[in-house]
Amino acid sequence: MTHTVFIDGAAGTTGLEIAERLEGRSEFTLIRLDDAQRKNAEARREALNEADIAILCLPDDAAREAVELIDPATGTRVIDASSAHRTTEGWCYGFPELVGSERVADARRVSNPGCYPTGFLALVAPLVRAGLLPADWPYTVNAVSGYSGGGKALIERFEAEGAPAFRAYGYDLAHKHLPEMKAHAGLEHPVLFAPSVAAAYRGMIVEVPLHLGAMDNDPHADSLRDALASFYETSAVVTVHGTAPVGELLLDRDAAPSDDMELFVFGNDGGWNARLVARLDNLGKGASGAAVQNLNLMCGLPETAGLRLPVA
Ligand SMILES: NC(=O)C1=CN([C@@H]2O[C@H](COP(=O)(O)OP(=O)(O)OC[C@H]3O[C@@H](n4cnc5c(N)ncnc54)[C@H](OP(=O)(O)O)[C@@H]3O)[C@@H](O)[C@H]2O)C=CC1
Ligand SMILES: CC(=O)N[C@@H](CCC(=O)OP(=O)(O)O)C(=O)O
Repeated sequence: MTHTVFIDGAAGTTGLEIAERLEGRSEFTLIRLDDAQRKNAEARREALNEADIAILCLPDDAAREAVELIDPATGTRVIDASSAHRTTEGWCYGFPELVGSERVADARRVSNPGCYPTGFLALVAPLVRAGLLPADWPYTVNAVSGYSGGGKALIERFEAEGAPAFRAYGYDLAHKHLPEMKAHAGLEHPVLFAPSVAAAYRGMIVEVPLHLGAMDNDPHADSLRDALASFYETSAVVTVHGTAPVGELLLDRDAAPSDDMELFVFGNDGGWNARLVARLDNLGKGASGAAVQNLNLMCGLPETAGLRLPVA
């Protein structure tokens, strides 16, 4: 049986990478719109309703419009890569490691997590759930992303003559990822989020610095690392690094696409200060890889089929 898939926004950064990951997969048939039709609402309506699964790789407003174009009677299921539905009731948050693969498999409406929230939630959500980190802590998130994280517009800016070497932003303290970080980590307060962009195409480092000694339960960095290692023990996508010394973490300018995510817990000698760090590809587990993982689950296929994972 083949599954008919329509990528709405297929000419964009995320859409193109999903199509690459689906190339050669005989389980899927792609509906394609030519360049003249790809923004035509009628052509999109037809494709959206013909598909078994529609993957939305669009700006938020266009993603909301796409959902409205779907006639519920056609049964088209949706994976939305935008931030339009990440905390919307009735949508499954497409982070199988956190919500459970079976929930994604059964869902009709799946919202892919944001790239920064993927790193943050992978680190913090299991620890809050386990009671090792408090839900009412004022969490800070420092992050740096490759410039493809901002789609075609930011790629053009960072590849133009006179492009910046680095960009810090989010100074309105109202980044669109705040609601999903709070909601899906089960926090009482929004996080303080400091995002930035480096002159590398892809990849990101998301860090949560923690004064563990100031927490009532005084957790030790080693116990956080152990808890994460046990939480992701069976995951083929998420790796938790051990205590081997790490002097630096790098993003390469021209890194190859990758759908895995690495987690680190660094602690000082006494273990009362920690830096929780996630390194991932914003276009991999942060977007296109996550969409393909969810697509596999929704189609009853092996979860990691077609993903770009390191050889075990
Ligand atoms: N880039 C990343 O790392 C990540 C992106 N996302 C999310 O994925 C979504 C897509 O992002 P990204 O691929 O980076 O963005 P891009 O800007 O690279 O691509 C968006 C695509 O959507 C097309 N488009 C815009 N409006 C419409 C419309 N009304 N109908 C049909 N097509 C339309 C654009 O057309 P045109 O080519 O003409 O501009 C473009 O091809 C966004 O919501 C983004 O926030 C999520 C996680 C990570
Ligand atoms: C570098 C950069 O600009 N990144 C984007 C987020 C990319 C992403 O995750 O997309 P979603 O918002 O759909 O989750 C930003 O900060 O707005």
